[in-house]
Amino acid sequence: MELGLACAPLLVAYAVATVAAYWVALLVYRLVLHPLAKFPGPRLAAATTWYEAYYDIVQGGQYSKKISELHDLYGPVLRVTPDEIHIRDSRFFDTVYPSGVHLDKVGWDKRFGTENGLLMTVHGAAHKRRRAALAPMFSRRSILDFIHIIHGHVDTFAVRLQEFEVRKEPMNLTNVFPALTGDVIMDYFFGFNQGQIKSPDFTSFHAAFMNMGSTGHWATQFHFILPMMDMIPDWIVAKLQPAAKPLLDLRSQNRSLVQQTLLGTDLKRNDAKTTVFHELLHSKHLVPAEKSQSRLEDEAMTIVAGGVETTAYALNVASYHIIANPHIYARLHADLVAALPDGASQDLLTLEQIPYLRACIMEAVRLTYGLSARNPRTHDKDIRYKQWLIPKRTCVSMSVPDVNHDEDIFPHSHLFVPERWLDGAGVGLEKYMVSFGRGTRSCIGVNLAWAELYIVLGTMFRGWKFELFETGVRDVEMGADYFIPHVWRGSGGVRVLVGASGD
Ligand code: HEM
Repeated sequence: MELGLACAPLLVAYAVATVAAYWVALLVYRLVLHPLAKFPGPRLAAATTWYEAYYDIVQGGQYSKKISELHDLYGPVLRVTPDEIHIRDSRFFDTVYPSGVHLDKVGWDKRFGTENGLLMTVHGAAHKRRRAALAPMFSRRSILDFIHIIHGHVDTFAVRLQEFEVRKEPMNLTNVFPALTGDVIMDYFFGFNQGQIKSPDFTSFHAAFMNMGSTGHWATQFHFILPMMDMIPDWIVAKLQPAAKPLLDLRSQNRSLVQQTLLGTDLKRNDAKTTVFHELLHSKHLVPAEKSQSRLEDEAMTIVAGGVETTAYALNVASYHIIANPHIYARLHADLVAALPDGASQDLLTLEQIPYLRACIMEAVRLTYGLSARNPRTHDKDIRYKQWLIPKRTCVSMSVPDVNHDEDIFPHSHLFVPERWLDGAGVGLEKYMVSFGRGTRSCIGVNLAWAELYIVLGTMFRGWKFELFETGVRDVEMGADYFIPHVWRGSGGVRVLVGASGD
């Protein structure tokens, strides 16, 4: 016993020395012997992921901004973490995200606790199967079959616009749009909706998804966090971390809906032809393990998340800029009146023929980015970029905002200029529209997103006139990167007073 106590300091010293030796060896490896050792970038970023953690956790979603500054200093190729190379060169986008090749994507699987959802799937082969199972439901044909349900929700939105017009109270579009897109995607995925657009204060998944972003930065650094949260009862986590409550509620609701369906309860209440969930369950592309409760929970969460915030934010950005610029509103409204003289039907095919509306949507989607995060891919072959040979199996990433603010391609890139997409001006520009991603892992929801954008914006700016209420451009500009863009922390949202358009 006495001998044991006497040995204790020695054992502690031994343990400390072992850990120190490990760290020193790791540092030497990363800085000197690592295959990426010769790539430019701060030595601290090459040495440890704590560099990234400092900007994303301590500074709050600021590593993307820091990376832009580092590119200004070091050039277009940068080692941003010990194992990742980031490239800023719009012309290289299609090389990193090629068509026809099913690449691995490493890193996002640890972020949100949905590692088996399509967006986060690591292995290219598994992604290919999962995508094949979902693809038919996201074709243009399938979206057109579902369009009457989108119209139904937009009609309810129009009733709410009338209500706010009469009440003369500001409407908070930042709350309205996630409620609207939330109802649409719930109807599409599960076959019913929760009437979010009808609820008095537009209760939605918005707070949950906003919270998911910051959890994601923590989970990227500390992989044990999400599995640990899963082991603790939700009510304890909610007590310790009240901000996580909306996310926990959404997760448990999602779990229960998937469980009910697997147990044979038919959740479908709408008159859609089918649901995404039904098609997944019957897909021949998926092996039985991919139809398990937990895999389907991951997929449901991924699709619902993908369907809510991205499109809602694009609607927000479009609305702000159209309202803030009377000449844009005037031209758009005039074109909508000409195309839809009676104002009643917002037929998608007619709306799609209005060039100025399309140009406004392109510009909004450009300023929205889709995802603000670095988007990783792992190639099976070496990639050559200028004088650099990036070894195969390296994690290589690029970022959509870098392309969308490339001043050589989009001059005055922070301004909302629909004209840049019109007539001759737009020729050649579309190949740089990367907000929906590129290649085999690009956005599967693009047809749904476009349909929603056309119908919602067509309805709003054909029938109404708006005035901004205590809202500025900061309320629609990225202040931080939490996987998706977040505006500045103090924003009260895009608030508008609603008036009739008069024709
Ligand atoms: C303006 C609207 C939208 C934008 C800008 C957008 C953007 C993106 C981007 C950039 C990606 C690619 C990620 C990558 O390359 O790894 C993506 C993927 C995805 N998006 Fe969207 N999205 C939008 C709307 C939607 C909608 C409405 C849905 C509805 C389901 C959706 C579901 C998804 C899914 C499931 C993926 C994963 C695809 C895959 O990994 O194969 N998105 N989105």
